[in-house]
Amino acid sequence: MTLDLSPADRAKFATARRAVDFVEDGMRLGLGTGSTAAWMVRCLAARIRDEGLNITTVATSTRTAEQARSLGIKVVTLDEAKWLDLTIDGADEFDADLNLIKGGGGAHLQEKIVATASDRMVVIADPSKEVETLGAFPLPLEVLAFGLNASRTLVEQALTSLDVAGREAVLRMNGDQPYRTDEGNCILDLHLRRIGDPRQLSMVMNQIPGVVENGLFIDICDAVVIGHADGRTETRDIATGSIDERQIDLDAAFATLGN
Ligand SMILES: O=C(CO)[C@H](O)[C@H](O)COP(=O)(O)O
Repeated sequence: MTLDLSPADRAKFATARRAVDFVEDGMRLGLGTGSTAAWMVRCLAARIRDEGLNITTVATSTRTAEQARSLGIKVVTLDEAKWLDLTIDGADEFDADLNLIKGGGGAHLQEKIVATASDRMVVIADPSKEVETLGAFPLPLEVLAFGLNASRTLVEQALTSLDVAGREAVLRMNGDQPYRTDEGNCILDLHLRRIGDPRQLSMVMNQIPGVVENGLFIDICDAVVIGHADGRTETRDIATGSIDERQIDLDAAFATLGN
């Protein structure tokens, strides 16, 4: 029963359930990372099982790969899949142009590679992720451990000449050790508060030696599905400007999960 879920989880489930409607038989699909993406993987597994769909997936993290495989979903590498029809992933923030901040879960490097190797990227989010201006959520930078402090100094120097409201770069920790990504790199979380020019910031950050990838997704996302705790969903498509509203029967949908 979805009644046992928190309002936040009901909203995540609603957006996830609506987003898997865009999956078609035979697709090669990118699977995002995070709590909303985890709901999407459960919904996808239910559709594959109930409708006998032939779906090949590429995961954006070991976490997601393990979850998908445990639910019987076929997972291959991106090189094996070659190219993807669709990627469905969460986000930490999105703006009116569907530019995103991602990487709260530390997976934005693989997420960006997978999303840009897809014909289409659909973001799944609850209304709290929508912002007028990106930057309240700290922007993650994946950075090589080698020369980390030098890279951090260069990042903070570069930020002084950019249109941002803060420039603190905080090393993400896992207990008393630096957090390590799937690639063994570290993450600097940039507390910028407001990002005036996300495109410029993204380009400047990726020029700094040691920075592997930043969490800004500019012109990558094609549509966002916003889910609400009462089962309402709204899908906005950036290319067509269309808005599609659907009501999900959360209890009925939850009963199909069976996992
Ligand atoms: O970018 C991500 C992981 O790197 C996630 O998609 C993002 O952090 C949103 O996660 P959640 O759905 O748990 O709020």
